[in-house]
Amino acid sequence: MAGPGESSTDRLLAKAGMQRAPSAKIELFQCRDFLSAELCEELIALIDAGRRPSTIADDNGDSYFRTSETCDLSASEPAVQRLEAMLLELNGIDPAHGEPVQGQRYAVGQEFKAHTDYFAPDGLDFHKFCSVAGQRTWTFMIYLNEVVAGGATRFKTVGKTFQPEAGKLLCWNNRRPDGSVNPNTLHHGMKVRKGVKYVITKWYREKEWG
Ligand SMILES: O=C(O)CCC(=O)C(=O)O
Ligand SMILES: [Fe+2]
Repeated sequence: MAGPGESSTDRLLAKAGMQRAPSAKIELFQCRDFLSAELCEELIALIDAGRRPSTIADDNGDSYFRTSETCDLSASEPAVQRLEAMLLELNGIDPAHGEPVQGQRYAVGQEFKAHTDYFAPDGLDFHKFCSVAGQRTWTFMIYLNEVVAGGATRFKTVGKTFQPEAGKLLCWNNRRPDGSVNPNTLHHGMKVRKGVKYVITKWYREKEWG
């Protein structure tokens, strides 16, 4: 039985087309064609209209660490509501535990270097980001387009690299079964070499969001 803010392997594998990466070190899944081409296009248009420079927690002084742009997507947009409904049906996580949906856009040369989505429990920013809603639990990420070259997402500790494909979903548990954070979730949004890359990111928390 999944705890608050969590999905489960059994539930995710009940979805047609869902595949688990063959590693005991991480609960990591992919599902092709999760979103229709039409919904991907609508979300790309919203990201283009609202993008701003991305930020990071626990800034390490590397101004090239995350060079993409981010867009906070409004929950009142019909396309965002359709996406949220699909995520709820898929993962069963109480929407109150979800952060607002974000879009990310990477132009040629932009990347998000190797990082984890959980907040470092001993990091300077832990209290700032986790005091209300708690730690991040699961990540759901969806590629909205095919990139001409580059832009893969690499999980180097578990030896898995995913190529962007319009509508393809990745999801993973940022924690281990005992609730501790899982460093094997380290992942790198690699540099786009040609074209532009758009993704959706949806993070969930242990407790209710704000
Ligand atoms: O763009 C990617 O491939 C990864 C994005 C990511 O890891 C993030 O936004 O946290
Ligand atoms: Fe990430």
